[in-house]
Amino acid sequence: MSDERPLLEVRNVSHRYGHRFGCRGVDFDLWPGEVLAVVGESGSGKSTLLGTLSQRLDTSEGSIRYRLDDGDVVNLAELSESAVRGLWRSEWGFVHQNAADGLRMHVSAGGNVGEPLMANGWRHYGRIRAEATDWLERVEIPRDRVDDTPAAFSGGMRQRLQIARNLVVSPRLVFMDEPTSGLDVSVQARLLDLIRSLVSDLELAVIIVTHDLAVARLISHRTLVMKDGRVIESGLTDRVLDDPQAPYTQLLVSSILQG
Ligand SMILES: Nc1ncnc2c1ncn2[C@@H]1O[C@H](COP(=O)(O)OP(=O)(O)OP(=O)(O)O)[C@@H](O)[C@H]1O
Repeated sequence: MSDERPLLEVRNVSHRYGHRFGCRGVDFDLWPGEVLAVVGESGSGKSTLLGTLSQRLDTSEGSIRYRLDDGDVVNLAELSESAVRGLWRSEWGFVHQNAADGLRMHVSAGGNVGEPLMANGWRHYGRIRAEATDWLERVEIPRDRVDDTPAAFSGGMRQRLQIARNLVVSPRLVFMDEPTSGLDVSVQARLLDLIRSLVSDLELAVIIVTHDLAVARLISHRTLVMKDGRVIESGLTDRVLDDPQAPYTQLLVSSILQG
Protein backbone atom coordinates (compact mmCIF):
# COMPACT_ATOMS: atom_id res chain seq x y z
CA MET A 1 0.00 0.00 0.00
CA SER A 2 1.36 3.40 -0.92
CA ASP A 3 1.05 6.34 1.44
CA GLU A 4 2.09 8.82 -1.21
CA ARG A 5 -1.42 10.13 -1.61
CA PRO A 6 -3.69 11.44 1.10
CA LEU A 7 -6.43 9.23 2.45
CA LEU A 8 -8.94 11.99 1.81
CA GLU A 9 -8.69 14.90 -0.64
CA VAL A 10 -11.38 17.48 0.05
CA ARG A 11 -11.76 20.21 -2.56
CA ASN A 12 -14.09 23.19 -2.41
CA VAL A 13 -16.76 21.16 -0.62
CA SER A 14 -20.12 22.72 0.23
CA HIS A 15 -23.41 21.47 1.57
CA ARG A 16 -26.57 23.52 1.09
CA TYR A 17 -29.74 23.28 3.14
CA GLY A 18 -32.19 24.70 0.61
CA HIS A 19 -30.74 28.08 -0.32
CA ARG A 20 -28.45 28.36 2.70
CA PHE A 21 -24.98 26.93 2.98
CA GLY A 22 -24.28 24.75 6.06
CA CYS A 23 -20.62 24.60 5.04
CA ARG A 24 -18.91 26.17 2.10
CA GLY A 25 -15.69 25.97 0.06
CA VAL A 26 -13.86 23.57 2.37
CA ASP A 27 -10.42 22.33 1.26
CA PHE A 28 -8.01 20.01 3.01
CA ASP A 29 -6.08 16.76 2.74
CA LEU A 30 -6.11 14.09 5.43
CA TRP A 31 -3.20 11.68 5.67
CA PRO A 32 -3.22 8.14 7.08
CA GLY A 33 -2.73 8.22 10.84
CA GLU A 34 -3.53 11.92 11.06
CA VAL A 35 -5.99 13.37 13.58
CA LEU A 36 -7.79 16.47 12.36
CA ALA A 37 -9.91 18.57 14.71
CA VAL A 38 -12.75 20.73 13.40
CA VAL A 39 -13.50 23.51 15.88
CA GLY A 40 -15.80 26.52 15.97
CA GLU A 41 -18.78 27.88 17.82
CA SER A 42 -22.29 26.48 17.64
CA GLY A 43 -23.77 26.84 14.16
CA SER A 44 -20.39 27.32 12.45
CA GLY A 45 -20.90 24.25 10.26
CA LYS A 46 -18.86 21.56 12.01
CA SER A 47 -21.56 18.88 12.02
CA THR A 48 -22.60 19.72 8.48
CA LEU A 49 -19.02 19.29 7.30
CA LEU A 50 -18.68 15.97 9.15
CA GLY A 51 -22.00 14.80 7.69
CA THR A 52 -20.91 15.76 4.19
CA LEU A 53 -17.49 14.11 4.46
CA SER A 54 -19.03 10.92 5.82
CA GLN A 55 -21.64 10.82 3.02
CA ARG A 56 -24.57 11.25 5.40
CA LEU A 57 -25.31 14.54 3.66
CA ASP A 58 -24.87 15.08 -0.05
CA THR A 59 -22.07 17.17 -1.49
CA SER A 60 -23.69 20.22 -3.12
CA GLU A 61 -20.40 21.45 -4.61
CA GLY A 62 -16.83 20.25 -4.83
CA SER A 63 -15.34 16.79 -4.52
CA ILE A 64 -14.22 14.34 -1.85
CA ARG A 65 -11.72 11.76 -3.04
CA TYR A 66 -10.90 8.76 -0.86
CA ARG A 67 -8.04 6.32 -1.23
CA LEU A 68 -9.37 2.78 -0.75
CA ASP A 69 -7.46 0.10 1.09
CA ASP A 70 -6.40 -1.38 -2.27
CA GLY A 71 -4.89 1.96 -3.34
CA ASP A 72 -7.60 3.00 -5.82
CA VAL A 73 -8.77 6.58 -5.41
CA VAL A 74 -12.54 7.11 -5.70
CA ASN A 75 -14.78 10.14 -5.82
CA LEU A 76 -17.16 9.42 -2.95
CA ALA A 77 -20.14 11.07 -4.64
CA GLU A 78 -19.81 8.55 -7.48
CA LEU A 79 -19.87 5.45 -5.27
CA SER A 80 -22.98 3.30 -5.19
CA GLU A 81 -24.93 3.00 -1.94
CA SER A 82 -23.70 -0.54 -1.50
CA ALA A 83 -20.07 0.54 -1.96
CA VAL A 84 -20.58 3.20 0.73
CA ARG A 85 -22.15 0.55 2.99
CA GLY A 86 -19.05 -1.56 2.36
CA LEU A 87 -16.86 1.32 3.55
CA TRP A 88 -18.91 1.60 6.74
CA ARG A 89 -18.58 -2.14 7.28
CA SER A 90 -14.82 -2.36 7.11
CA GLU A 91 -12.98 0.93 6.54
CA TRP A 92 -14.92 3.67 8.35
CA GLY A 93 -16.27 4.29 11.82
CA PHE A 94 -18.49 6.97 13.31
CA VAL A 95 -18.48 7.81 17.01
CA HIS A 96 -21.61 9.77 17.90
CA GLN A 97 -21.88 12.32 20.67
CA ASN A 98 -24.79 10.38 22.08
CA ALA A 99 -23.63 6.77 22.55
CA ALA A 100 -27.20 5.49 22.17
CA ASP A 101 -27.07 6.62 18.51
CA GLY A 102 -24.11 4.34 17.84
CA LEU A 103 -25.03 1.32 19.96
CA ARG A 104 -27.76 -1.27 20.06
CA MET A 105 -29.01 -0.53 23.53
CA HIS A 106 -30.75 -3.85 24.14
CA VAL A 107 -28.04 -6.09 22.73
CA SER A 108 -25.30 -7.25 25.11
CA ALA A 109 -21.98 -5.41 25.25
CA GLY A 110 -20.30 -8.45 23.70
CA GLY A 111 -22.94 -8.50 20.95
CA ASN A 112 -22.38 -4.82 20.22
CA VAL A 113 -18.68 -5.44 19.65
CA GLY A 114 -19.16 -8.83 17.98
CA GLU A 115 -21.69 -7.68 15.37
CA PRO A 116 -19.21 -5.73 13.23
CA LEU A 117 -16.94 -8.78 13.23
CA MET A 118 -19.80 -10.97 12.00
CA ALA A 119 -20.59 -8.39 9.32
CA ASN A 120 -16.98 -8.86 8.19
CA GLY A 121 -17.32 -12.61 7.89
CA TRP A 122 -16.28 -13.87 11.33
CA ARG A 123 -18.29 -17.03 12.00
CA HIS A 124 -16.73 -18.85 14.94
CA TYR A 125 -18.77 -17.92 18.04
CA GLY A 126 -15.96 -18.60 20.51
CA ARG A 127 -13.50 -16.43 18.60
CA ILE A 128 -15.98 -13.60 18.21
CA ARG A 129 -16.72 -13.66 21.92
CA ALA A 130 -13.03 -13.78 22.83
CA GLU A 131 -12.20 -10.86 20.53
CA ALA A 132 -15.16 -8.84 21.84
CA THR A 133 -14.14 -9.51 25.44
CA ASP A 134 -10.56 -8.47 24.71
CA TRP A 135 -11.88 -5.23 23.25
CA LEU A 136 -14.03 -4.57 26.29
CA GLU A 137 -10.92 -4.87 28.39
CA ARG A 138 -9.06 -2.58 26.03
CA VAL A 139 -11.66 0.13 26.59
CA GLU A 140 -11.61 -0.48 30.34
CA ILE A 141 -14.93 -2.31 30.64
CA PRO A 142 -14.63 -5.31 33.00
CA ARG A 143 -14.80 -8.65 31.18
CA ASP A 144 -17.60 -9.81 33.43
CA ARG A 145 -19.90 -7.13 31.95
CA VAL A 146 -19.81 -8.81 28.52
CA ASP A 147 -23.39 -10.07 28.81
CA ASP A 148 -24.85 -6.83 30.20
CA THR A 149 -26.61 -4.43 27.87
CA PRO A 150 -25.41 -0.83 27.47
CA ALA A 151 -28.75 0.28 28.90
CA ALA A 152 -27.24 -0.78 32.25
CA PHE A 153 -23.95 1.13 31.67
CA SER A 154 -22.86 4.59 32.80
CA GLY A 155 -22.43 7.36 30.19
CA GLY A 156 -18.65 6.93 30.13
CA MET A 157 -18.89 3.14 29.76
CA ARG A 158 -21.40 3.49 26.92
CA GLN A 159 -19.07 5.84 25.12
CA ARG A 160 -16.15 3.45 25.57
CA LEU A 161 -18.32 0.60 24.27
CA GLN A 162 -19.25 2.66 21.23
CA ILE A 163 -15.53 3.19 20.60
CA ALA A 164 -14.86 -0.56 20.86
CA ARG A 165 -17.72 -1.30 18.44
CA ASN A 166 -16.18 1.11 15.96
CA LEU A 167 -12.54 0.11 16.31
CA VAL A 168 -12.85 -3.67 16.53
CA VAL A 169 -12.66 -4.02 12.74
CA SER A 170 -9.54 -1.80 12.47
CA PRO A 171 -11.07 0.93 10.35
CA ARG A 172 -8.83 3.32 8.41
CA LEU A 173 -10.87 6.46 9.00
CA VAL A 174 -13.04 7.35 11.99
CA PHE A 175 -15.39 10.30 12.24
CA MET A 176 -16.07 11.55 15.75
CA ASP A 177 -18.76 14.06 16.62
CA GLU A 178 -18.12 15.63 20.05
CA PRO A 179 -17.31 12.19 21.54
CA THR A 180 -16.54 13.49 25.03
CA SER A 181 -19.06 16.25 25.55
CA GLY A 182 -22.00 15.55 27.82
CA LEU A 183 -19.78 13.57 30.23
CA ASP A 184 -18.38 14.61 33.61
CA VAL A 185 -15.06 16.41 33.36
CA SER A 186 -13.10 13.60 35.04
CA VAL A 187 -14.77 11.00 32.79
CA GLN A 188 -13.97 13.17 29.76
CA ALA A 189 -10.29 13.32 30.62
CA ARG A 190 -10.04 9.54 30.96
CA LEU A 191 -11.94 8.96 27.74
CA LEU A 192 -9.74 11.41 25.86
CA ASP A 193 -6.62 9.63 27.09
CA LEU A 194 -8.09 6.34 25.94
CA ILE A 195 -9.02 7.71 22.51
CA ARG A 196 -5.56 9.21 22.14
CA SER A 197 -3.74 5.97 22.90
CA LEU A 198 -6.02 3.80 20.71
CA VAL A 199 -5.74 6.22 17.80
CA SER A 200 -1.98 6.17 18.00
CA ASP A 201 -1.70 2.38 18.53
CA LEU A 202 -3.99 1.66 15.58
CA GLU A 203 -2.59 4.50 13.42
CA LEU A 204 -6.11 5.68 12.69
CA ALA A 205 -6.99 8.71 10.66
CA VAL A 206 -9.60 10.67 12.59
CA ILE A 207 -11.74 13.70 11.91
CA ILE A 208 -13.08 14.93 15.22
CA VAL A 209 -15.61 17.71 15.66
CA THR A 210 -15.39 19.55 18.95
CA HIS A 211 -16.28 22.94 20.35
CA ASP A 212 -13.66 22.33 23.06
CA LEU A 213 -10.19 23.60 22.15
CA ALA A 214 -8.66 21.55 24.96
CA VAL A 215 -9.89 18.39 23.20
CA ALA A 216 -8.35 19.58 19.93
CA ARG A 217 -5.10 20.36 21.73
CA LEU A 218 -4.91 16.98 23.40
CA ILE A 219 -5.58 14.67 20.50
CA SER A 220 -5.25 16.37 17.13
CA HIS A 221 -2.28 17.04 14.88
CA ARG A 222 -4.05 19.61 12.78
CA THR A 223 -7.01 21.91 13.34
CA LEU A 224 -9.55 23.57 11.07
CA VAL A 225 -11.36 26.57 12.56
CA MET A 226 -14.86 27.16 11.16
CA LYS A 227 -17.03 30.24 11.19
CA ASP A 228 -20.25 30.81 9.26
CA GLY A 229 -19.75 27.57 7.34
CA ARG A 230 -16.25 28.40 6.12
CA VAL A 231 -12.80 27.33 7.25
CA ILE A 232 -11.20 30.57 8.38
CA GLU A 233 -7.93 29.15 9.67
CA SER A 234 -6.10 25.83 9.53
CA GLY A 235 -2.71 24.47 10.48
CA LEU A 236 -0.85 22.41 13.02
CA THR A 237 -2.91 22.41 16.21
CA ASP A 238 -0.16 23.87 18.41
CA ARG A 239 0.41 26.67 15.92
CA VAL A 240 -3.30 27.47 15.56
CA LEU A 241 -3.86 27.53 19.31
CA ASP A 242 -0.59 29.19 20.38
CA ASP A 243 -0.31 31.69 17.56
CA PRO A 244 -3.77 32.15 16.03
CA GLN A 245 -3.75 34.37 12.96
CA ALA A 246 -7.44 35.03 12.32
CA PRO A 247 -9.08 37.52 14.70
CA TYR A 248 -11.91 35.03 15.26
CA THR A 249 -9.48 32.28 16.33
CA GLN A 250 -7.75 34.76 18.62
CA LEU A 251 -11.11 35.46 20.21
CA LEU A 252 -11.91 31.74 20.58
CA VAL A 253 -8.54 31.04 22.19
CA SER A 254 -8.68 34.04 24.51
CA SER A 255 -12.22 33.25 25.63
CA ILE A 256 -10.96 29.81 26.73
CA LEU A 257 -7.98 31.32 28.55
CA GLN A 258 -10.32 33.61 30.44
CA GLY A 259 -12.29 30.48 31.40
N1 LIG B 1 -31.18 20.17 8.95
C1 LIG B 1 -30.90 21.47 8.74
N2 LIG B 1 -31.71 22.23 7.97
C2 LIG B 1 -31.44 23.54 7.72
N3 LIG B 1 -30.35 24.19 8.20
C3 LIG B 1 -29.51 23.48 8.99
C4 LIG B 1 -29.74 22.10 9.30
N4 LIG B 1 -28.74 21.66 10.10
C5 LIG B 1 -27.91 22.73 10.28
N5 LIG B 1 -28.37 23.83 9.62
C6 LIG B 1 -27.75 25.16 9.55
O1 LIG B 1 -26.42 25.02 9.04
C7 LIG B 1 -25.51 25.84 9.75
C8 LIG B 1 -24.39 24.99 10.36
O2 LIG B 1 -24.95 24.13 11.36
P1 LIG B 1 -24.13 22.93 12.04
O3 LIG B 1 -25.10 22.13 12.83
O4 LIG B 1 -23.34 22.24 11.00
O5 LIG B 1 -23.15 23.74 13.00
P2 LIG B 1 -22.25 23.16 14.19
O6 LIG B 1 -21.00 23.96 14.16
O7 LIG B 1 -22.13 21.70 14.10
O8 LIG B 1 -23.11 23.56 15.47
P3 LIG B 1 -23.26 22.77 16.88
O9 LIG B 1 -21.91 22.85 17.54
O10 LIG B 1 -24.30 23.57 17.59
O11 LIG B 1 -23.68 21.37 16.55
C9 LIG B 1 -26.34 26.60 10.78
O12 LIG B 1 -26.68 27.84 10.22
C10 LIG B 1 -27.56 25.74 10.95
O13 LIG B 1 -28.68 26.52 11.31
